[in-house]
Parts: sequence; structure tokens; C-alpha cells
Amino acid sequence: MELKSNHSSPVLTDPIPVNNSRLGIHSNLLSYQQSGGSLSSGKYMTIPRKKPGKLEDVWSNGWLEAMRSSSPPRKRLIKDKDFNIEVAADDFDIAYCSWMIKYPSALKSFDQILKNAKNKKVAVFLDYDGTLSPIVDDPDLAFMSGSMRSAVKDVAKYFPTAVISGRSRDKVYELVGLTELYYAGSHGMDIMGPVSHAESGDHPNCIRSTDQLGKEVNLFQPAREFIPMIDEVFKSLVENTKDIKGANVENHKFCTSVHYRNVEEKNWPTIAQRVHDILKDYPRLRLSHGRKVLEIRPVIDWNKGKAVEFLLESLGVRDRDDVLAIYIGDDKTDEDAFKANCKYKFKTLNQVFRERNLGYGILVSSVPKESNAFFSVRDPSEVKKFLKALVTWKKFEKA
Ligand SMILES: O=P(O)(O)OC[C@H]1O[C@H](O[C@H]2O[C@H](CO)[C@@H](O)[C@H](O)[C@H]2O)[C@H](O)[C@@H](O)[C@@H]1O
Repeated sequence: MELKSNHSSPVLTDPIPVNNSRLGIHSNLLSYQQSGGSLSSGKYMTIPRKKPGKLEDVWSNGWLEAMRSSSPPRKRLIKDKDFNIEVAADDFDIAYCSWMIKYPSALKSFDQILKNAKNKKVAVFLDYDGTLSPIVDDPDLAFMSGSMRSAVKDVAKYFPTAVISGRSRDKVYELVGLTELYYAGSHGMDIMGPVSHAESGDHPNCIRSTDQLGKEVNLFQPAREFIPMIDEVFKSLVENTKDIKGANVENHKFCTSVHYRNVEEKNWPTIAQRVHDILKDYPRLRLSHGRKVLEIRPVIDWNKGKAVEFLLESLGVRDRDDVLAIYIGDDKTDEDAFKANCKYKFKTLNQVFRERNLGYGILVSSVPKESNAFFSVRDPSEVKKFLKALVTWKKFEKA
């Protein structure tokens, strides 16, 4: 969606996406109960246990395949899918090095980045989990280090900076704890951004509010009407997964997540089937896969990429030729941001970067994986080095 010309609601008029693979649900299930205008079926007021469906559903719709490949192993022993063998660290290093030819290190390419950043307005967008904080077993313990916090704080002194997370905005703010940033929670469906450039503020679902310091901000929540439905589904998910050891359900207000990182692999089909059975009753919700997490979110035309575009618009730089947007993230949902449109001919950040050097994505990954990003860094410690390098350059440039 192009922000400047479209001021209508991002809620899709057709609640059932044409591309059924987005839901990962068979097309025959999609004909099931279109709930029309009602956003809450009211079915789960007493939160009943669902009768289990057939396990074949989650095998055949690809959920289990996606769950298995959703997060790299932490030790460097990688399963080679084609040959069904474990690849040793040395071989893995070779694979990683050849992958880096396609996704060069943002640290090693820093001079090239600086050349492109010169005389441009740089805006920095950061994912949270796996980017600013390392991936850990308990989502409540995913803290960023003090040194990472001060690196982000310094970046925000010199560049407009936003954190864009799958978590609720309140939660990610609590974890980051910096008032200098803009925050977008729930995969970009809850944005607190600047008021200075009014066009994005004209958007429906955009209201004036105040931030933690009492400063005026724009609050943009395109999925507001889904709050009761998400709450209902959250409760149903909690009820229907409570007997699965290690399962953990989080409510992010505009979306909800079911974690299976701590669930024994033999129980993954069960957890997937339970989620699948619940989603069958909610055709206006869809599933996406994150790192050992099933993410349930509204079927609306909004994602982290749209959030980047919205913030660039709010900052008044989206249609400028002298902007350089940098997005750093590690997860599948960050791919939407790597594909975000700069206004220039509706090209993605990376297309524009290649042609006009206006923006790019940096993938955080210690294993080779396909991405829409332009550069890569290995892990959060390299993210920190990159952020510090940006600050040093700016300080030096200003001096
Ligand atoms: O967009 P993000 O900020 O990256 O948020 C995506 C999800 O991150 C969290 O889960 C992930 O990190 C956890 C802590 O390291 C880890 O235990 C889990 O396996 C990962 O999927 C968060 O808890 C989710 O709700 C977010 O959707």
C-alpha cells in the first residue's frame, strides 16, 4: 500500500487472502465460516478445549516443515537437507563464506556504506529479538546488554531510530528502555511515531497521543478492531496448549505468539494441530512462522515493511532522494522490511540501493539463508559493532 495516496483502512476488504499459502491452510478450510463483519465469534467465552483434528493437516500444509527450519541450531552442526547428514563446522564455515559473497558483511563493507551515506539523512530501523538481544529459551529473559543499550542510545543521538518488533509495543519499550527512539510493536501494527510531518497523521487509525515523557506523538494502530478477537484466541490457545510441556503463549495485543522452542520435537505436530484447529474458526487471522514460534495475526495489509514506510513518511523523508534507510533484522518477518518500498518508483530498499543507494537491509544470521537483505552480520555483537561504527563516523564527520 502506498501511504501518500491511500488513506483507507489497511484492513483487507476480502478477509480471505487469494494466496492461501499465506495462511498455510488448505483451500477447503478457507471456505469454512466467513465471519463477515463480526470480529469476535464469541465462541470462546467459556474457552472450551477443542476436539483435536487430524495430524495430517499440519503435515500436508507445510507447517511442520516450516517449524523445523524456523531457527538455526546454536551449535555449528548443520543438517544438510539434501543428503540428510550433519555437516561439520569446517564445511559449514566454507558454506557460510560462500553465502557471504551474496550477503557481504556490513562491517567489512562499512567504507562502501559510508560512501553512500555521505550527505544523506540516515534513518535506522532495528528489530529486537535476535538483533538487539540474543535468542534465549525464555522470551521473558531476552534482555539486551547495557553496552548494546548505550550503542542504540548513541545511534539515536545522531539518526532517527526506531525499534520494530513482533512483541507488543509496551513490552519492547520495557525491554529497550530508551525514550529517544520510536517504537513499533506487534509486527508494526502499533506504531508510536513523530507528529512533525502531518501526512501519515492523516491516516485513519492514526491518533494524537503522548509518549512516556509527555511529548506529542502519532499513534497508529491499523488493527485496533482485532483486539477482542486476538484476546479471545490468546485465551483459547492458552487453554488448548496448557497440557503441552514447554508451550508458551504470548499476547501482543494485535497478534499472539505460540512458542515451541521448549517443547519436545515429538510434540510439535500436536502443538501445530491445536493452533491449526483454533485458527480454522478465525478466517480473518493468519499464521506466520518466526524462530520456533507460531505467530497469529490479522489478515490485514500491514507488516514491518509498511511500518518502515509509515515511519519514513512520518519523518518526512520517504520521498527524498537523500535518505538512506538502514534496517537490521534476523527473522522471517524482517524480510517484509527488507522489501519495504522507498517512494522512488515503488522499489524495494534493496532495489533502490542497487540503483540509487537510498536504503538497504542487513540480515543478522550465523547460518546461510536466503534473504531480501543486502548485507549481513553474524549476531547481535556484530550489530553493536556496526551501530558503534555508524556513531563514530557521524561524530568524526561533524567534528
Ligand atoms: O520481531 P522481534 O522483535 O524479533 O520479535 C519476534 C518474536 O521474538 C520473541 O521470540 C523470539 O525470541 C525469544 C527470546 O530470545 C525466543 O525464546 C523465541 O524462540 C523467539 O521466537 C518473542 O517472544 C515473540 O513473541 C516475538 O514474536
